[in-house]
Amino acid sequence: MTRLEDQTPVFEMTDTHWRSLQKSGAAHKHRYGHAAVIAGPFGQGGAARLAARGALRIGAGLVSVVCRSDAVAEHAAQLNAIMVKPYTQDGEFQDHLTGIKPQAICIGPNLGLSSGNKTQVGQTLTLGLPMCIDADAITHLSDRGDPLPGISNPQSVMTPHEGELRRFIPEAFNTTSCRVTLAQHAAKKAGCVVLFKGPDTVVARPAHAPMIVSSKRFQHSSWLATAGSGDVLSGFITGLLARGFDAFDAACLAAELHFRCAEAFGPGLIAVDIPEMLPKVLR
Ligand SMILES: NC(=O)C1=CN([C@@H]2O[C@H](COP(=O)(O)OP(=O)(O)OC[C@H]3O[C@@H](n4cnc5c(N)ncnc54)[C@H](O)[C@@H]3O)[C@@H](O)[C@H]2O)[C@@H](O)CC1
Ligand SMILES: Nc1ncnc2c1ncn2[C@@H]1O[C@H](COP(=O)(O)OP(=O)(O)O)[C@@H](O)[C@H]1O
Repeated sequence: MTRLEDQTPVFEMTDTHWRSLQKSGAAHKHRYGHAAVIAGPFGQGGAARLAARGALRIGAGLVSVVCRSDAVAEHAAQLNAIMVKPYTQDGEFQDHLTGIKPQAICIGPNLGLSSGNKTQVGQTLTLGLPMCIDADAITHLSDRGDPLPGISNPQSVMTPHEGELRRFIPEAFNTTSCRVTLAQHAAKKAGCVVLFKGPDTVVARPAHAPMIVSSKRFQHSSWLATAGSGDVLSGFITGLLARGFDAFDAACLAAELHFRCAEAFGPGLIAVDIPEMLPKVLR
C-alpha cells in the first residue's frame, strides 16, 4: 500500500523563494516588521535569545525580547542588536506586549510551565497577531478543547516535536503512526499551520494539502539534533511572519533554510551556529 508520506509533495526552493528573502534597496527597517519573542523567567532566557537571533538574521527589521524586569540584566548582557523590553508585573504583560506593536510574536521557548505562564499564553493568543507557538506554549494549549479555542490568527505556526505533539493530540497517536496524518490532525485542531519537526518535517494546514521539507538530501543536517536548534527554527518562522510572509510559506522556507544552515556549518554544529550560517546560505 502507498503511504501518505510517499505521496506528499516535497518542498523545493525556487528562484521566487530566494528573491522573496532579499531586501529591497528602497526599504527601511520598519518595512520588515517587528518580531517579539517572549522570554521565560530569570536564568532561563537562552531559548528566547536563540529565537530572537534567528528572527533577526532572517531579516525582521526589529526584534525584541520581552521579559520580566528581573531578567533584564541577563538579556542585556548578551544582546546588542536585539532590544530588551521589560515589564514589571504580570498584570502589565498584555498591555506591554500590545504597546510594543509587534507584527509577529514567538511564544514558548523555555517560557515555563507555571499557571502565570499559562495566562501569558492565553493573553498573547487573544492579540490576534501571527505567532509562532512552540515548546511550553504547546504544552499549555494541550489541555484545551478540540477544536482549540484561542488561536485567533490562522496566519500562525505551531511547531511541535514528537513529544509535544503527543501531548497536543494524544488520541491520534492511538490510531495512526503516519506523521503526515498526525500533522494534519494537529492543524485541524489548532486552526493554523502546524510544522511537525523531524528529519522529514511535515508542514500541514487546515483544509489544504500538506508538504514535506526533507533533510534527506543533506549530509550534515542530523547535527540539528542538539539543544536549542528548534528554538532557532521558531525564530526563523517568527522573523518571516514579521516580514509579512504567509504562514505556510514561512514554515516551509524556515525549515528548508534551517537544514541548509546545518549543512553549511557541518559537523560540530550547536544551536548558536545556526543563525550565523544564514548569511552564507542566503548569499
Ligand atoms: N537553550 C535553552 O534554553 C533551551 C531550552 N529548551 C527548552 O526546554 C524546555 C523543555 O523542552 P524539551 O523539548 O526538552 O522537553 P519536553 O518535556 O517538552 O519534551 C521532551 C519529551 O518529549 C519526548 N520526545 C519524543 N519525541 C521527541 C523529539 N522528537 N524531540 C524531543 N523530545 C521528544 C522526550 O523523550 C521527552 O520525554 C522547553 O521550554 C524548551 O524550549 C530546549 O529548547 C533546549 C534549549
Ligand atoms: N536527525 C535529525 N535530522 C534532521 N533534523 C533534525 C534531526 N534531529 C532534530 N532535527 C531538527 O532539529 C530541530 C530540533 O527541535 P527541538 O526538538 O524542538 O529542539 P530544542 O527543543 O532543543 O530546540 C527540529 O527542527 C528538527 O527537525
